[in-house]
Amino acid sequence: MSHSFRHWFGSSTGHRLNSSIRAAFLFIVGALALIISVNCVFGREPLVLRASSSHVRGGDEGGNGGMQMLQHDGRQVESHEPVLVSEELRRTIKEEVRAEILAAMAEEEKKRRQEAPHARPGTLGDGERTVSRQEQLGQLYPPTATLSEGQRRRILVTGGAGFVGSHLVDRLMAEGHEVIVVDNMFTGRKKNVAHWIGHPHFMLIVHDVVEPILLEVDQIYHLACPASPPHYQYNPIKTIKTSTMGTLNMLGLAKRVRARMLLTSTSEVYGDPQIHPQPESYWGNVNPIGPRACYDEGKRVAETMMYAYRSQGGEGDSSMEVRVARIFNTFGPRMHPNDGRVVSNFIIQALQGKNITIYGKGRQTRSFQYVDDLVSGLMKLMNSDYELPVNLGNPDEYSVKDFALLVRELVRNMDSQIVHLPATKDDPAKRKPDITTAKKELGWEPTVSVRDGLAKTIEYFRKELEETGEITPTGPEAARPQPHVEESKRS
Ligand SMILES: O=C(O)[C@H]1O[C@H](OP(=O)(O)OP(=O)(O)OC[C@H]2O[C@@H](n3ccc(=O)[nH]c3=O)[C@H](O)[C@@H]2O)[C@H](O)[C@@H](O)[C@@H]1O
Repeated sequence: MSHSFRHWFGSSTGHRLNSSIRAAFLFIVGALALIISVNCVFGREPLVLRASSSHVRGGDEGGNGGMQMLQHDGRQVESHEPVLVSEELRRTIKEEVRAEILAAMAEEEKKRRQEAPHARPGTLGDGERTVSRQEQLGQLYPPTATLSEGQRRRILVTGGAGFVGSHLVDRLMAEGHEVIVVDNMFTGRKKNVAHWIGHPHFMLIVHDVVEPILLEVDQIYHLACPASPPHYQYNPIKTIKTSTMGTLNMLGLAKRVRARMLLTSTSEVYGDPQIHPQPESYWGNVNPIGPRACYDEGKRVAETMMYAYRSQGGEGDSSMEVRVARIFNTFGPRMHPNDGRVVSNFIIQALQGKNITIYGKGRQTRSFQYVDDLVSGLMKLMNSDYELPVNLGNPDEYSVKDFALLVRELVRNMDSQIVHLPATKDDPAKRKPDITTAKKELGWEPTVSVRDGLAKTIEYFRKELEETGEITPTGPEAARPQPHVEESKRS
């Protein structure tokens, strides 16, 4: 005991006075201790982890309003209240992640030391500099931006190994987000996303959206569905299931994790339109029992489900955030060589000097947009506040006959003859988007001309042909997309 302490509490002089002072002092110390501990436990601003964090998610698939959360130890817990996670727990989680990263780095350095025991850290035995993990990633993968934890999102792209999906994945990855691709590989191709495989921000899951899947994500771009007429008519029941059950499954997931969900709908919801160009307010003219109905009606009901979930899915600020893009004819590199749509067919035919096959008289019109423009539109729509359907297309309209002549001119192969085959049933006579809404609400409009886009697409197909030899374009009859000649040789 120190002298001063004894002076106040241990001396015998003035004992009664000292004991009163001691009692008062102890009371004050006790009260102070109580106030401090209460403040420590309750006084601090608690941290509420919401959907933007990958640790805690709200909502559920069945719609009972409960919450499913992933605990720190990885177990799922049920609660009806938001979880308050203390600063301490958050720090512990971060520390553990950091410790794991440091352990992995130490392990890597240990291996390097074993291989070159006298090397200085960051060098090889012969003095040559080793490359950091970041530099290695830069060499192995296309460049990606670095986002802060708060800015980086975990984004699911269904159909992400397909033509449009893979371009979207490239842009999201380049922006620095984490991307999960879910694809059943019916029309998707691994080679479309092969350049990301192994990247720490990228994951490919081979899965059919007709079956539910549980993931933790912040945004969902729901593209999964065969889009070319011969492909979606190949197995119409499966196309209907993909549009309906697939979309329901994704909506259930979006609701459970409170993710914003974007559906890629189609200009085919307008059917064979009686209004030209088509604004979003037009209700369409679809034959509900025709050969295109599996896709057209499938997408129409998918849109219906999006808005039913939005209005019924939650209450107050927990209502679902949905976005719907109505995509008009899109083309570009990575179209499947057996896609069967007009752009790929005409280019492949012209490149090989084969007949260019027009279905019907060729007076029907389409308006073509380059895939990069579409991807910009999709991302703008996802990140906008606009909730109603938006047309995304290039109003540059061509008759199919004029389009065939343009492709032949750009390919510069006059050996190709233009031939006419019977028209396909319910083929829309004209199609052109009214993009007033996209311009006004998203500040979006196409920037790539059809000619420039075609030049890039022709180069892509030229290379595909060099790699694979002959390609026989898919005809109007429904046919399963064939694997690449090269791919089938390899497997
Ligand atoms: O992009 C759209 O808005 C939608 O329309 C397309 O359907 P469609 O316009 O019929 O697409 P294509 O198969 O490329 O046909 C376009 C036109 O070219 C004709 N065509 C197609 C292929 C061919 O070899 N020859 C030919 O004349 C078709 O009969 C049709 O009139 C696709 O079904 C969808 O992917 C998409 O949602």
